Parts: sequence; C-alpha cells; structure tokens
Amino acid sequence: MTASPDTRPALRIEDLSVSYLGGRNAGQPKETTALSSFSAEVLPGEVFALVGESGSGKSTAGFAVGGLLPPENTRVAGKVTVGGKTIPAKDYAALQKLCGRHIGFVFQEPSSALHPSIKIETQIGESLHGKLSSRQRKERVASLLQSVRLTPDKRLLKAYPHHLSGGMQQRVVLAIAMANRPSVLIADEPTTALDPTIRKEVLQLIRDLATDSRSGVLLITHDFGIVSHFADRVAVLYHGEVVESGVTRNVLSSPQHSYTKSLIASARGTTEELA
Ligand SMILES: Nc1ncnc2c1ncn2[C@@H]1O[C@H](COP(=O)(O)OP(=O)(O)OP(=O)(O)O)[C@@H](O)[C@H]1O
Repeated sequence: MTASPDTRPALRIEDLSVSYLGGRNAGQPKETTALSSFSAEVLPGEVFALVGESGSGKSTAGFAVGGLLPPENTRVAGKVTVGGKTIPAKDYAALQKLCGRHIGFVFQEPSSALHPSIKIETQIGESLHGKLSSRQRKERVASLLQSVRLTPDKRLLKAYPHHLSGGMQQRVVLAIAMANRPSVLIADEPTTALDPTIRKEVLQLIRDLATDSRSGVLLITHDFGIVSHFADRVAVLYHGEVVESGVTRNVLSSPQHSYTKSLIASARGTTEELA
C-alpha cells in the first residue's frame, strides 16, 4: 500500500555515513568519520531534534541532506528521501536541487543568510518558486512575513537586513526557508547567535510553523534544554553514532546512556531559562 502524502515521512535518512578526507586542522588524521550509518525519520508537523556536543556530527548530517558538503574532501554513503524522491546521499547535485523547494535551511547566523544590499521584500519575493504576478508575489511576501509574526508594513518591506535586529533577521530567514512550503526545515542551532531573551520566541515560532505548515523540522542543537521544550522526538549523537533515541519525554524521564544523562544535566540552565 502506498502511504498517503501526510503519513509519508517529511524526511527519511537511511544509513548515512560521512567521512572527511584530510583533517580540518594540521595534525588531524587523514580521514575523519563524522557520521556512521545514521538513520532517522522526521514526520510531517513534528520537531525531531538531533542533539550532541560539538564535533558529534550534527551539522554534517544536516549538510549531507542538502548535498552541501564539500565534494572534494568528503566521502558519503546512504540514502535520503524527501518530497517523495529517494536520492543516494553521494548525489550532491540532485540533493542541492531540492534545497529551497523541498528542503529549507536555517543556520546559526541570520546575517550571513541574507544579502546585505537587497531589501527584505525583494529577498523574500525572489525565493518564491513558480510563476506569480507581481501582485500575487507581494501578497505571498506579506503573508509569509505574517506567518513569522512580523508586520508587513512599508518600513519592513523596504528595509535592508542591517536595519533589523538579529531576532527579526532570523524570522526573515525563516520566512524565506518556508516560502515554498518545504517538506522539511533543517534548523541548525537557529537561536545560538541570538539574544537569550528572544530565543524562546524564535523556537516557539519554529515549533508553530511545523504544526501549521505540516513541514517536518530537523532541529540541530547541542542543548538538551531546547530539546526538552521544543522537540517531539530526539536522537542523541555521540562521535557520529546515535546512542539513544525516542520520544523526548521518555528520553528525559529515563535516559539510558551516560552521555545522554550528562547532556541533560548540563542543560539545567537553559531548561529554566525557557520555562
Ligand atoms: N571540513 C572539514 N574537514 C575535516 N573534518 C571536518 C570538517 N568539518 C567537520 N569535520 C569533523 O567532522 C566531525 C563532525 O563535525 P560537525 O561539525 O558535523 O559536528 P557538530 O556536532 O555539528 O559540531 P559543532 O556544533 O561544533 O558544529 C568533527 O570531528 C569535525 O572535526
């Protein structure tokens, strides 16, 4: 039986392995295995967190899904299914074609995702695929801005990124990432660079966008406090391997692995901040 579109995973990753050839720094071994046989499914409308400390391979997983790893020094195996298409992870070009349409990305630094000398209205408008009249384009831009809780007034539409706060910039990046109603949004440390007072709002917005749009969210974070507040399910990554995964509240209430326990213990501050 074929699964109906809404029960089909938003993203399926099967046996994804990634090695970097030649270390990042002098003295590192010639080949670093960053990810070993990683598999995961993100369902429509859910937030699935990938959590681990620095170097555990989280960003590598997100980049691999979008075909965004440097081809000259990576070796990749496995499969990615998104938007109803299954693509070998080593076919970087085919995966890149899905970016912007079936896969949206949000990274840590909003200012580097936005063009510094293009107005907000134009940047969002240009990210919309398909044939649209200029009136339809304007309407979609306004509704996208509203969906990220920004008022689409003239002042914002005609603003350049540097006129906006970091939190507003990240909302604009989210509007662009969601512009073509992607199957999956990959959010890699989306609030790490933001002021602590607005982190909760942006995370709640990502949570609500998943629910409202039925996009799946792959939330990449080092912080179990964020996971505990905003993720439905979680996979814990340690040295490129999943050591534990499950429904967030179950993992939180009875973590099985000592590494998971240490991540939970070190997140107490954020858990309180986000409460
Ligand atoms: N361009 C690169 N060249 C060589 N090794 C790399 C490169 N990028 C990442 N690595 C290695 O791959 C492993 C996983 O790195 P990755 O950045 O995916 O981890 P991460 O969990 O996202 O960490 P962080 O939160 O610090 O970005 C690490 O050992 C890292 O040193």
